[in-house]
Amino acid sequence: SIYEHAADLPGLQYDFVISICAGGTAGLVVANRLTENPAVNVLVLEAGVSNQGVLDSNIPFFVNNLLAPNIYDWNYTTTPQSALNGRVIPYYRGHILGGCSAHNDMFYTRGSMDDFNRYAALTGDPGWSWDEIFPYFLKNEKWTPPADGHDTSGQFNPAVHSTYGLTEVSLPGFMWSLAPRVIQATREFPDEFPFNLDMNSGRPLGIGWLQSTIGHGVRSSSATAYLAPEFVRRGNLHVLLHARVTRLVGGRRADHGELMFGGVEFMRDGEPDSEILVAKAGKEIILSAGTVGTPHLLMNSGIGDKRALQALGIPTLLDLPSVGTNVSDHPVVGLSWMVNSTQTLESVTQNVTAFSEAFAQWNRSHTGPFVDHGASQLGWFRLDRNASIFKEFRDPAAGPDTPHFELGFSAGIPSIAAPPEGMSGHLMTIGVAVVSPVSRGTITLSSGDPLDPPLINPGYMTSDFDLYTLTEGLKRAQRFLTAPVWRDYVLAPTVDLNAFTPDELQQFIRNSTASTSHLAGSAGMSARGARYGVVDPDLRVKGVKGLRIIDASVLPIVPSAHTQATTYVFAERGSDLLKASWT
Ligand SMILES: Cc1cc2nc3c(=O)[nH]c(=O)nc-3n(C[C@H](O)[C@H](O)[C@H](O)COP(=O)(O)OP(=O)(O)OC[C@H]3O[C@@H](n4cnc5c(N)ncnc54)[C@H](O)[C@@H]3O)c2cc1C
Repeated sequence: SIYEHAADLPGLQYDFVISICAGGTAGLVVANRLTENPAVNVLVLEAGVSNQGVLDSNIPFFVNNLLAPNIYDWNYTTTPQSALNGRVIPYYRGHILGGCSAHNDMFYTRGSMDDFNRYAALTGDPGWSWDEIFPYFLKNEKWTPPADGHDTSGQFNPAVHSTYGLTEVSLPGFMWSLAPRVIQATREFPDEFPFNLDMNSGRPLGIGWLQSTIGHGVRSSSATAYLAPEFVRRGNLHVLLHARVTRLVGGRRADHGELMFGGVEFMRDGEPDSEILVAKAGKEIILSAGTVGTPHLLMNSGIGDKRALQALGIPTLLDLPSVGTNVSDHPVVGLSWMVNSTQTLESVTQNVTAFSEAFAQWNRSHTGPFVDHGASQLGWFRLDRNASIFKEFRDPAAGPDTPHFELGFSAGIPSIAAPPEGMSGHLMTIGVAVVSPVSRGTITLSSGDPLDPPLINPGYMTSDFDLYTLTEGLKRAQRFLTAPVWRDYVLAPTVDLNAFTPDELQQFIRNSTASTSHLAGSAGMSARGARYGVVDPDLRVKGVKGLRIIDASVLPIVPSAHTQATTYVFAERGSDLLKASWT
């Protein structure tokens, strides 16, 4: 059941409880899988609001509505980013059941085989390798026909997908004028921009059709999939909304001197004077509060770098200096061009009548322009082998099949964002992202008050490698548009990079870099016995008994992909590890 008020819960003392905070992408996977066993009671404490009936979450085209300061987001910003000329930028995090999966861009990308084989090598656990993880992709995914029912042969490889999982995944369900041209350009420049039938095979390099967590024109999130009505009905699964967990409590030493906690303290979200309650966990506590929320909770509970905690007056229960360190993310810059077509997103976003018609069509049949948000293909590329940057830096990519940067193609200014000032007409956009970054950042506390937001410092572009890679990515995007197919289509860029000196181009990048919101690694997994890291390969917090972390914070390095698919498979395997411990 899903509860809005703590007073309605059957109780806070569970005999056989696995308490999970919180109800995000990973948390709901774990809650679902554990409650397959009716003897296990699970309590999910989620700070955010319900996803039920939230049109901005359900309708793919409305994705950007969720990102303005509002109740569906934690409304965080980064610290001033030193390598972005001191800019403070928004740092989005879902504050809604389903977490980021209920408010992200829905791109479904698994990353490279190398990414997972590197996780296995770093942790000494072959269970995290591509071959061992692959069945979990299939367990998570429910391949679904696109909303327009078009023939998808030649657009994906069915051999690497499954139809029996829970998260719906589909190809674009509405064709804008851009999409066939991107594919045509891969035919015209097959060596530089090869077509890849399926970027989710473990070998992502090249350009292929985008797959998204959308089913029948509607977003598929961990809330819609893993908390579908047949699961909510389970008597052993309790989800409490508006429940802000502030810290782990009841810390004591177990038999072998390990730290143990009895439960978690929580209060009503947004009501700092509300009653503080404690949910007790008989077996294990699982933290799934995400890359920002999880280290925040650990540090507020006295688990973190001793000196930093002391400075804020938080008693240290466990000196674990890696908490909140070594975080990595993908910086992105979007470039737009005016195009000679009326078949772009602007035909809907800039025309009230067309917008109303599209809305009516979606309501009627879940078809039409609102079934996607305009992105059609993604491309994944490596720097040239002889690139000068490799004289200074070792290749940070996980292996030879792993990209350094990504190009994402959108049929306009994505979703309902306004076009650049003074600009009218029709556009296309290529997002250029660094996907094997060298820069690292931190999550730290701003104070000893658990209700204060943490300091989020992704450290964007603090490595010259990332600046170099983004610059090369922008050049590659421009080069792509010299293919013959674009001759009558692309009119002019909204920003002419060719008019810039190298210094001006660098400034342009520093002034326009945004976040992909793919932050990972703030509670990184490392080998048993390693002197760094926060969790062991079984996702147990090192030095603590009965406490695991299952969310994107445990990824030791951000994968070379949008991060939800990786989060889902970590949660699926994490659930199996938990089950194995308790049966
Ligand atoms: C705007 C945006 C766009 C993105 N686009 C994509 C994309 O297109 N494709 C892709 O693959 N990835 C994308 N991502 C990234 C991806 O969604 C995340 O990496 C992934 O979903 C993280 O899952 P998680 O379980 O670690 O955390 P989350 O899904 O964030 O779950 C954490 C949950 O914990 C709750 N919580 C936090 N603190 C507390 C607390 N103290 N008490 C109670 N509850 C708490 C939060 O409300 C949230 O529900 C995007 C992310 C964002 C924000």
